[in-house]
Amino acid sequence: TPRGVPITWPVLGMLPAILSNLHRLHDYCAEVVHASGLTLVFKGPILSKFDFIVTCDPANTNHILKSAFAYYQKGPDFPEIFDPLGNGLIVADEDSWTTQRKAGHGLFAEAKFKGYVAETSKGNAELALVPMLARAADLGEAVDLEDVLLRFTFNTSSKIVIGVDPNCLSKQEVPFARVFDEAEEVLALRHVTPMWWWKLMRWLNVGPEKTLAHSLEMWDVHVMQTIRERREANCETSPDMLSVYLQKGHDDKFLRDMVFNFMLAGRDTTGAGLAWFFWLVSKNPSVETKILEELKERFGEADEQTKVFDAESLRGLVYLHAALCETLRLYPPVPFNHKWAAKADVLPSGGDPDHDFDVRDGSDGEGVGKDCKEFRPERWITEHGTIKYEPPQKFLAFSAGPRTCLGKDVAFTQMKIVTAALIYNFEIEAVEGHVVEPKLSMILHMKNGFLAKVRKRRGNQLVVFH
Ligand code: HEM
Repeated sequence: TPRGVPITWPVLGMLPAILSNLHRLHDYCAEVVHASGLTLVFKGPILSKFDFIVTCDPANTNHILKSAFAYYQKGPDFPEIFDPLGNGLIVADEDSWTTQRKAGHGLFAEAKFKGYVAETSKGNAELALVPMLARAADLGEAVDLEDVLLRFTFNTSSKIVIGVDPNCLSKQEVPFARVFDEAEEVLALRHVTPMWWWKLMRWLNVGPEKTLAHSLEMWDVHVMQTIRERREANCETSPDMLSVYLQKGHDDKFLRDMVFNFMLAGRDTTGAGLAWFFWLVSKNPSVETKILEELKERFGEADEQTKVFDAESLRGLVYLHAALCETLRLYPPVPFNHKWAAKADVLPSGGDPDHDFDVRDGSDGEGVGKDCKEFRPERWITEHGTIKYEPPQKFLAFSAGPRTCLGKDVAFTQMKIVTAALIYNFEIEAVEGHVVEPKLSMILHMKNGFLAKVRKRRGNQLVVFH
């Protein structure tokens, strides 16, 4: 076995390596995939049907996600593992996927919807996020910035998807909001445990499976009530997704699944990406200075009042865009992309999904080089000062091919509004001694959150918005 590649034990396969590295699974997977020449055949316990290939080789990702798209589907196990998603877009294959994708794509391309997303994101930043952080700054209190940002993206996503802002930033706890954290943890665990085991836990209604079932129930009650109210109100003109889909005559089950899928896809991904951004910037003061300079060049020196910029005025800020891409490269909010081979196939790197193959020599972060672990937004900027295009099969944060992320523009709109507003108005400093590291989840959250001190940049007056 080459150095760094997990040992295949008789009967247990590579499971012992996974279990002993469960607390650092993301880093461990990155290490073993690199040690294996970017592609690893993972052997599960005997008779467990738990064998799979892990790859980050751009030749393979291009093949799986684009050229041979038809052969690589979500597969029959996926809806079972992801049962809280029902028959929604994320779990769908073939005709069901094509129809749902077309509808989602059409709506996301509409100017009215884009305007609603931009307006909602700015409004939420201006009326809830910035005032909340300004208050924390006045009180000199440390905040868990990851939690704050996830509350922000929950509000924004909920307003975009169901037209309701649950106001999570001004409440201690919104019980149904926990469902997404719990779903992501349980779904990640289901990925790394044999199916019979987690199904038994679900059947017995014990452990994390029980917690998830309870939260799902609360969430479904909330969504079904919103659907009922919306049907009665007949909001023809409202631009949120639920109102638009209601006009198309879908039944409650379809609408419930659509809502869960889009909330899950949009809320935590964007929130987690933002949290990693602020943590990375707090560790790299020169990046913070450059973003601030770029903002001041466009908007001038700040006056006494806090400012939130709209999506349109943030267009073309190259350094900010580069810093966001660099964050998503280092800490991709969706760290794993799961595919199932519908037929035997040979991957460009060699081998087929059913049989072992010779792995190539380990190479170093292809195209990125020896400094691949550094946070360096400059790598995204060409010598002409424009954003460098990285093909999606290499920069996989939003996936690639026909199933590429539907909400990439929605995510960038929110991320730019929030990052520009917070960097322009506040200094954000990590609390000393607080350890920030990834958590085992479907979305790359922080295990202990991100404790930070927030200071107003210019001793601005606190502006209270109503
Ligand atoms: C930084 C933020 C985001 C990241 C990193 C991200 C990443 C991804 C990735 C990697 C996929 C492919 C998953 C797969 O094939 O299984 C995906 C799919 C998807 N994303 Fe995003 N996403 C983000 C934000 C959003 C937002 C804000 C929305 C919607 C409002 C959204 C909606 C979707 C949908 C609907 C899909 C499924 C597409 C399909 O299967 O055809 N995403 N996203």
